[in-house]
Amino acid sequence: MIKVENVSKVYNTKSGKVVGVDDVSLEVLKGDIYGIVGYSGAGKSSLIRCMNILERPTSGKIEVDGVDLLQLSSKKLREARQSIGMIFQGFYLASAKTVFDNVAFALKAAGVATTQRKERVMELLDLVGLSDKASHYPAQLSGGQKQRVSIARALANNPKVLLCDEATSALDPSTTKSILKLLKKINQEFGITIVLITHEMEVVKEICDTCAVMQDGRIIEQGPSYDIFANPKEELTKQFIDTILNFDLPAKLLEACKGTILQLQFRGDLASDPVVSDMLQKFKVSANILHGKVEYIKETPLGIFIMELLGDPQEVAEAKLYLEERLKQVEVIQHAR
Ligand SMILES: Nc1ncnc2c1ncn2[C@@H]1O[C@H](COP(=O)(O)OP(=O)(O)OP(=O)(O)O)[C@@H](O)[C@H]1O
Repeated sequence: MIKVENVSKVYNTKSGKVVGVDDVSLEVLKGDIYGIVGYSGAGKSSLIRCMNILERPTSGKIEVDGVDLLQLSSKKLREARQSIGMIFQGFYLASAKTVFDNVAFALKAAGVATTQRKERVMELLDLVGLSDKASHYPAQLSGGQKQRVSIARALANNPKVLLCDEATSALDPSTTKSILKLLKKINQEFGITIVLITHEMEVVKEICDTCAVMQDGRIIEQGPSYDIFANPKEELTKQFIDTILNFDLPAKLLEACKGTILQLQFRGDLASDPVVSDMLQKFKVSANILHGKVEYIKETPLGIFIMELLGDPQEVAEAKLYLEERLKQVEVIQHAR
């Protein structure tokens, strides 16, 4: 649906050239929710703004739904943009207009007749759960409600793609969840492809099918979100994953443990497999669970457990081998002492 090919964005500033995006290529498939994560200054905003030519790339190619956006005249680009909705961290609602008029404005700009506008606005407000706020002004709404209005406005002209520029960064965790739920619903019900940028791995965990990690203007790692969580390759990706799957054990606890400490990863269906109890029945070892949790990456479980194995060294070694065969991902955190 979206193809970004060798895109760079260089800003000319008083103090010289600043590279925002550095030779990025990626493909967002139709119907995907694609998350781009990175710290501040990584180039996420520059990249997402290049996707609808809000920012004109210095070089490279942007294709949306088969159309090469950089080859279009201004008029054709304006038309093409109607199929690319966008929402922002700061909402950008017109403060002097009611909720109804904020949404209606997008339809008016697209030449939709007044009679059809009313019906469509009410349909959109119903979709985002704000039918009762049509005559309110933005100042009378909470942050989450304002973002719902901007989502309704972005969807007004039935876009195929929705770009979300840090759409939940200004919201508290529970409002963030409700907005993510709404985005998921929009993706599932209307098949709208969503690209979002964020600095929160929690957002990726909740809704993204695919994820890319950005640093210094480049994509350093990308793939299905589940694989990125289960098997991050780059140091920065690991740091982001740690914000969700952090397993630092207290030093005192590690000192007190005499056995072999293992970290076990249970993926997908294995999360409910009785691997540990099978192991305990097969080998003369005992196990202390020191830490553990199951996270759901979108809907797929990813379990991580830290366990101390105690017993005869030979039995412990065999038990570890058995776990490795069943689980594939077993890491020794501390050897027996
Ligand atoms: N309009 C601009 N003029 C000059 N430099 C810019 C401009 N916009 C972005 N930059 C620079 O490009 C780089 C990437 O910025 P960008 O805003 O894209 O990153 P980001 O990952 O979105 O960060 P943040 O989350 O803080 O917005 C930074 O060094 C930034 O200073």
